Amino acid sequence: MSVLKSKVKVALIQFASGLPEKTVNFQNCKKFVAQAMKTQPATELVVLPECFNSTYANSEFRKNAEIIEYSSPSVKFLSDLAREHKITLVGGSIPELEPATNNVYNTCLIFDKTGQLIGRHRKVHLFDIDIPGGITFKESDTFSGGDTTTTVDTPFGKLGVGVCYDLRFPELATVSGRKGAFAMVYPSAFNTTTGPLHWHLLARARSVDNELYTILCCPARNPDLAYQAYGHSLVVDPQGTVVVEAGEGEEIVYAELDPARIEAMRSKIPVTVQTRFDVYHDVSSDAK
Ligand SMILES: NC(=O)CCC(=O)C(=O)O
Repeated sequence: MSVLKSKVKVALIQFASGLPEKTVNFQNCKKFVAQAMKTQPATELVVLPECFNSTYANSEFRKNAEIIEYSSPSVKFLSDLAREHKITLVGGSIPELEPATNNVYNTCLIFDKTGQLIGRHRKVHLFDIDIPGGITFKESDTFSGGDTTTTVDTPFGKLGVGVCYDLRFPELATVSGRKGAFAMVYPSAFNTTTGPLHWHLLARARSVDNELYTILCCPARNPDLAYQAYGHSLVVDPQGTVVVEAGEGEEIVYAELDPARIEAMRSKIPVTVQTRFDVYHDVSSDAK
């Protein structure tokens, strides 16, 4: 039996998220998801962008952070959306407040088609970069990093989850791949400096490394926002081929994931069973 139990239709909602008002982001998101379900009614898996409910800026993260409970506005919104359309929903990410520590995380929530929360991934690798003349961002000014990998059981099989910058760290995907994931999904918000450099390369690399699908969903570009999102939401197949890709503006990306494509790659170039963890196990040990 394949790691992907059956063909599954997906929709990536590249909308102009990140506006200051949560309720406006909710309304726009809802409209786009309804459109996706109308255009591709058999859609079973829907993905939203990173920080879909509020503005992607250090000045905004803590203000917008929510405790993860069904009564919180974004959790309720996502749960209701999944239930209404009977979809597995990878709910982008939202700033999460952990009340016990007062820490804020960049967190992806995953819901099943009944609206039940089935997974949570706290972005592990924080986006701290400095490219003079390009982009400087320091997520760690506000966010704390998560400390677990995330592989969620869905009706289609296991789904590995990362958030945006996590894409750059192959180990996260490798762990989910070894656990039997059929895809890695990354709600993202790359930008106009690093997107052209590495977006496709990284997505294709994660697919080829692990012979699974890689799914990236980014906000549409909005010239009015300080952070210029890259757009270009895409799906890469297990061979490393970009099967579908958005432009920069608002757009829904549709794809069908096929178990046969995973099996074909894994039988022709069987790296997933040839990996020599006995030789390079120090990657995950304390060895320096
Ligand atoms: N929000 C992010 O994590 C952005 C990551 C990014 O742009 C990158 O180049 O990596």
